[in-house]
Amino acid sequence: MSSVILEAHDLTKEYRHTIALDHIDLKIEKGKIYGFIGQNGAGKTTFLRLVTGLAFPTSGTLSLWGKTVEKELQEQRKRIGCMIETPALFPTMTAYQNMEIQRIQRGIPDKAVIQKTLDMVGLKDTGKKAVRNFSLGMRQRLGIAIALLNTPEFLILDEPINGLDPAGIVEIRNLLKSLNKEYGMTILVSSHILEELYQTASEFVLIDKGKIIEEISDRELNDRCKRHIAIKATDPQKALIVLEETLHTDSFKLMPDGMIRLYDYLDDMEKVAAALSDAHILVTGLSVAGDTLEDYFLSKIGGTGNVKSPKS
Ligand SMILES: Nc1ncnc2c1ncn2[C@@H]1O[C@H](COP(=O)(O)OP(=O)(O)OP(=O)(O)O)[C@@H](O)[C@H]1O
Repeated sequence: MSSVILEAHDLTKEYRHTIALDHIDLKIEKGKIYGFIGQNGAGKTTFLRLVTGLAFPTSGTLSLWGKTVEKELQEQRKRIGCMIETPALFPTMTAYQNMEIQRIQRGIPDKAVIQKTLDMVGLKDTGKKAVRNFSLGMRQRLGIAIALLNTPEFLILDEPINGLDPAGIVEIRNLLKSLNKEYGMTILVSSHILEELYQTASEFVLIDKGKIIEEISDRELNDRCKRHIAIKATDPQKALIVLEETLHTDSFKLMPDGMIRLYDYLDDMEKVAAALSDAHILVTGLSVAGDTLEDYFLSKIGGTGNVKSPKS
């Protein structure tokens, strides 16, 4: 069976004066956490609204678990849980009471699902505490619990980290990771800050002005952003031997374009230069490279400011 649960092809959404989504192609695979990253107005919410059936595309196709016809899509959407707008919570009620209202509204017969879901998001011990006394992080977790009421296979969250303090950010990150790991849930989560989802998502989709500008795995992203010495040498293979045998390091990588990334000796580039030169290797480039996540993101979306172009 295919592991693709969502596929968008040429998906476009136009409003009267705006092209909110401009011919989007995207595949979401089962069991992964996707970070959907774009600045305000990039088109993230529009995409999530199309997926969840809150809006309809102008053109293009969307398929969920292989179904593309609107009527069948509607049926598949029952397998999705989502938090797109800030959830309407009753502040004087407890977490349980808020969940109970949602359960009844959505016609979910099994009452036990409330306790189970509150447990999943770490809110089972909030007892009689009214929601108005919850931290923002707790409220967001309650919103996620509501999205989980139908025990979805695919969870969609729009900016759940927005406005949270560092502790709240950690809470949500850990929650997403555990939902993914323990329940095998596929998650699509949007943010306007790449760093917020760093170490949480395994795939990043960067969107700008309605277009997907890059899909990158966490590994590739780490690689691009990890600080290293970029070495350009006429004989890279020989240079690698020098790194191993003279500088006693194995913390390097030979890139497909022949560049070497050395993750060691960042504070002692001269020693690297000297070792290579002693071995009669002609070095034509030696520099420290690696972007911060934010620099990387801005370089991709063509932002200005303190932006370095990714080296190598
Ligand atoms: N209902 C609407 N009518 C007209 N234009 C809209 C509508 N919804 C969104 N837009 C426009 O579409 C573009 C994409 O908006 P969208 O809300 O999808 O962006 P976003 O990436 O989610 O940003 P934000 O984080 O600010 O919500 C924006 O230019 C927005 O003004």
